[in-house]
Amino acid sequence: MNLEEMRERQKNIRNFSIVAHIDHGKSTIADRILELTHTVTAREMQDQLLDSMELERERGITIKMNSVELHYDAEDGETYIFHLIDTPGHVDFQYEVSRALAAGEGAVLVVDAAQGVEAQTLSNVYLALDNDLEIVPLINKIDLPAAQPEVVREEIEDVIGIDASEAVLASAKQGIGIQELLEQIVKTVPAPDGELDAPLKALIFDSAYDPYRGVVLTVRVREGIVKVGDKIKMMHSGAEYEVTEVGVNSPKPVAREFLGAGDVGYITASIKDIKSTQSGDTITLATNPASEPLEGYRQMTPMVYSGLYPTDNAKFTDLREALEKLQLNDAALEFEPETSQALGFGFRTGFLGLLHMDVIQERLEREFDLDLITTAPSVTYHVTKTDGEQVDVSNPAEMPEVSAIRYIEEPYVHASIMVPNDYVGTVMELAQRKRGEFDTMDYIDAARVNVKYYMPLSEIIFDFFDKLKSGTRGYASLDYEPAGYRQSDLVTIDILLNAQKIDALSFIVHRNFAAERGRIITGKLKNIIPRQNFEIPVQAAIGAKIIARTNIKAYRKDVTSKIHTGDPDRRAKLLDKQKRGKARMKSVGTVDVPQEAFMAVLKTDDDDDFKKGH
Ligand SMILES: Nc1nc2c(ncn2[C@@H]2O[C@H](COP(=O)(O)OP(=O)(O)OP(=O)(O)O)[C@@H](O)[C@H]2O)c(=O)[nH]1
Repeated sequence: MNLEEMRERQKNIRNFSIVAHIDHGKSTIADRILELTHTVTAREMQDQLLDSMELERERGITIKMNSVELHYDAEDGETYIFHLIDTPGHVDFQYEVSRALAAGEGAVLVVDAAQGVEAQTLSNVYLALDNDLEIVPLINKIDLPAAQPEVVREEIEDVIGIDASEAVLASAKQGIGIQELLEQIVKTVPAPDGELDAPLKALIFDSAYDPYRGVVLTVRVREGIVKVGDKIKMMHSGAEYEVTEVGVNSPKPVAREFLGAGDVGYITASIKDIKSTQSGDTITLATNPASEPLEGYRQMTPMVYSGLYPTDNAKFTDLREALEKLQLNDAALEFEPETSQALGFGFRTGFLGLLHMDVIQERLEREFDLDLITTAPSVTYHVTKTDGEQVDVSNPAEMPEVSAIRYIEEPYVHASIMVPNDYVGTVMELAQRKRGEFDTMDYIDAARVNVKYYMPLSEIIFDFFDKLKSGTRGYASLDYEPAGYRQSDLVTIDILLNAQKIDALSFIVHRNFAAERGRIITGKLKNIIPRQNFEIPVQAAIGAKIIARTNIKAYRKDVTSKIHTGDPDRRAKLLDKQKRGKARMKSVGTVDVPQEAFMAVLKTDDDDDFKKGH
């Protein structure tokens, strides 16, 4: 293809993302677009096609962004090249959304016709507007009996402030409105600009490690052209490589002759050193380099930290390698080595939230075959000591002695909760119970309000979201952003098993909740930790002061002996359960502590099950 032909081709490129609040139907819309453009045959078609991770399919959520190239024969007789970038909806993965958005010129905003504008609808739109994207609104699920497309159209205009008069009315489920959406994308989303004959500038917006091809870089080419054999240079790290393949996902990788300004695709260059290729770096040509790199990404600061330890200490190096590989694919993941008296060598790992933590832990176990013990998550506290020194503490076991602390500050967030009027009372009561400070309340429409609170981040991440969901029968949506640090009266609670302090079980709470939490946790540990052939005292303490205590009675008989032998099924199940539990057990001194025990602090009510809530 000569330069003129490439310029003509560029005019027909459309790069866009699909954004929405969780479950409003992004992935289903992406599936329908793939079908309509014959990107996949009916035989290959399966639901949530772009959610390639096993974990994503199982949970029905999108974790990673995915990009795919498709070709659309429009009503104007031209064929357009679409690069569709699917993005996650959960607040923990907002970072992925912002990077995906930065790679395109437009965003399809999906709003559920029955649910209306929700908390992440707003935050996603703001991200899109920040990136100067053209927004194509789409009201989905019009097939639902509860659908109110006209009300939602007004809501989009009133709450978000964008023109929704042309909003596509769609049912991704029934395939309605998809063609109209594609036409609107052609007309509304501008073609990418960027000189094809300028020195190469391609932004790495994602990468993944492939054992055969090395690091696969996902890029958005801003200027110039890149092709096989080119000598490329990472402008930030300085590393140089020879390109072995360029191509696009369609949705399987398809090699291409070149990637030019405006294209979204992948580059491989037999890169084995994963540290030299960071997301946000700019790729240029070694022979004809660009003078300035593109603006990279803002470094994300993790919101929560937890300790990750291999159950088998010999797997420490494997865990490090696995974390390094995952980090390639997940720029928000942070880790550094730490040691625990109870658990040995591991890593203090930073996450964007509990779902992120859960996902990373599961990926480490599935994709890298590791058995892990994870300690309860903690936020980062700013501690000012009596000698004036300031330290950041994200591991409760490292909190200085009480006598050495002048004051502790904890991170706060500004939380926005959208909820039907009927539940405002419940929400306010809950927020107050979680130390929230009321800010404002605005009406979204006649039936719903947006309530805003300042709240400690630790309360939000622990169980606020689940309580909010269950208290409002799933109707409330929540979004939050950091709002600085505030001084709080916090204490560290240590847990002692058999009179021995278990550092990995320490946690930090507000003083007012200390006695109650101490009592609940010891009670939970009593149930979680298996009996041994001696009695184990379980104690909670603040410094030297014991605030709660209970005992795990000595173990006498085989647990199964209690079960009627006439029920072999149950007996087998119980033994199986015991076996599985053992795999994730850690001997701490004289006591075997199962994984569950380290998370007991998260669940302050017996009926809570935070994993289900997401
Ligand atoms: N009735 C109806 N259901 C739909 C429609 N579109 C999607 N759904 C359903 O809504 C649920 C959520 O759809 P997804 O496409 O997974 O939503 P998502 O926004 O991609 O969710 P995340 O990827 O987790 O952020 C699924 O159960 C879909 O089957 C529609 O037009 N009508």
